[in-house]
Amino acid sequence: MLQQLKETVFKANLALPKYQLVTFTWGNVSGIDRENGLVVIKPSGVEYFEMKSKDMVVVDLDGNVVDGELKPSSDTPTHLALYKAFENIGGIVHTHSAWATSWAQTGQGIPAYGTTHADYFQGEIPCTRPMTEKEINGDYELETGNVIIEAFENMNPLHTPGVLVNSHAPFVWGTDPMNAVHNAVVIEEVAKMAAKTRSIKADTPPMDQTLLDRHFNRKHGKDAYYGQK
Ligand SMILES: O=C(CO)[C@@H](O)[C@H](O)COP(=O)(O)O
Repeated sequence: MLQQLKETVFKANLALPKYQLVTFTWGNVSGIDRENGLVVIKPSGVEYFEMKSKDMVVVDLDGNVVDGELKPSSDTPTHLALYKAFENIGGIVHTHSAWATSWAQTGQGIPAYGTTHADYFQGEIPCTRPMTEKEINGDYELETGNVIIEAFENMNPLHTPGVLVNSHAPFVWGTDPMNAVHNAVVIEEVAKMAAKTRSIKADTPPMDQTLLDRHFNRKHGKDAYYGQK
């Protein structure tokens, strides 16, 4: 089970440069084994194409390294906070993909302008509030997780599988690591489309809610309405 998860997380990490979501060593992917309370995550600062599946680091839910010789990603506290708060996710991706990061730098969420967005997100992709000086100078990565969790109060995270961290970049998740990577590709694509939509017509309104619901519910079942846990 754990060896299989290490292999899955390794392959999911290699998908980030394949889909041009990362540069250099930016970003990371993790997966969780909820039965044993273990998380497998990319090692910190390691080039993607130099990595081996044996380099994946295993931590417990307190962040203690239980297997692996390398240092876990510096974002591990953020991943762990999200796994504890969002009990229905199985994989998390963090990237600095250019279009989603550009939206995060504006401090704005990405409105749902069209059906591509609506197929995956049941409404706006939120941007977190700016962090306070105390949060920034405190346990920064843990506080990054906390502002994400705050933005998702009363929301089902699998109905909006990603967020823009204000002035930083996207964190995206899914049912497993590869589903999280798929959603990370989608958030980058809808961020690009939304930016281009705005550049063509700045005051484009968000899409019709009935059309959004039809597309979202087509893939997520009838109970999937914005704001419903
Ligand atoms: O967001 C950041 C830095 O701003 C980090 O996510 C790095 O992009 C990757 O750090 P490691 O996973 O290599 O520690």
